[in-house]
Amino acid sequence: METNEHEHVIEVTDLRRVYGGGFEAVRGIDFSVRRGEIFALLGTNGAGKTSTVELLEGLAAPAGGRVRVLGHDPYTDRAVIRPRTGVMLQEGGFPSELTVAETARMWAGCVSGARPEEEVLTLVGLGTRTGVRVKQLSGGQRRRLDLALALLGDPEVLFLDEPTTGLDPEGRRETWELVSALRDRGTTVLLTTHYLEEAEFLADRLAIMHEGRIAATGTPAEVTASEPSRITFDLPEGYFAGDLPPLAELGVSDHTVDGRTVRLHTSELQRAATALLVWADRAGVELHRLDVRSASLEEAFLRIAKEAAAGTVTTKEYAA
Ligand SMILES: Nc1ncnc2c1ncn2[C@@H]1O[C@H](COP(=O)(O)OP(=O)(O)OP(=O)(O)O)[C@@H](O)[C@H]1O
Repeated sequence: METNEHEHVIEVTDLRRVYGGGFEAVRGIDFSVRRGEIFALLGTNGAGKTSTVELLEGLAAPAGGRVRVLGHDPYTDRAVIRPRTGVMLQEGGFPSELTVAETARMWAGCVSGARPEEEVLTLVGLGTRTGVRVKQLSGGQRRRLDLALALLGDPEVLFLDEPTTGLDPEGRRETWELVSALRDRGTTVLLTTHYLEEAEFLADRLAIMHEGRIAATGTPAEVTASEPSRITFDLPEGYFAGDLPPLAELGVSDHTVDGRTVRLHTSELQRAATALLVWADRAGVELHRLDVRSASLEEAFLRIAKEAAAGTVTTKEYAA
């Protein structure tokens, strides 16, 4: 296996997909994924994530533009690409009467140079469930079986389409740990997800899609950097927002007051928080339920989706 970590394992240039009837689901997108990276495609419903991933998997030919996976066209060179990639689909759809072990064995028969089934089933935490019929598995265990099958060929590139949909928080967290461990072993992962905390936890870089276009791309930190941070607290009885030091001097760009609760927005979190705490200390004021936090990916996503829906978004790209 080549080990150049700067190598672009996936390259997408001006990619377009048009469905029968002329609907343009992917409208000229560009991104690249380096070896050993986890790249997340996020987006509103119908943004074009699955349509894009299917092009990367070689399941359809693009209407325009170019896609390369491991240096090959995944549609025309599918025979070359297929053994080097793993695909976890949104719905596995296995015969439900087969056991976990039988399903893995059947699947392994279709994969050249498959790893031992027990090894991948243990890796995904199904090592003790091999004799159980698929229909008796929980939703989370089925998703893990989907993942195990995608890993049978020991792929260099793994495509995960909404890998944790339907999982409870614990199952989701376990899948995150597993995908992180795969990345640590050098696997390149492209995933789509609706869970922003999933992208925040896993993704080295991400792209936010809306109506077939990429509205923002970069590392999670870069995409959230333009969002203001937040300080929230309750003032004690007898104190009012007007008693606070002048907010502009604290580096606060915007604020709201709801009863006793004050919410400050700032792009200078450390300065604003320090000034606020110094004021509170000197004035002997206890700030109840104090919460100081940087912007989350969710806030960035919601703003980008809102701007995109209003037609005011321009693609934001951050340095690779
Ligand atoms: N086979 C098809 N024929 C026509 N239009 C389609 C087809 N498949 C998807 N679309 C449309 O293309 C657009 C993008 O769909 P896609 O499934 O790629 O979005 P998505 O971002 O994966 O959405 P979701 O998050 O809801 O899964 C949607 O408007 C969808 O209705």
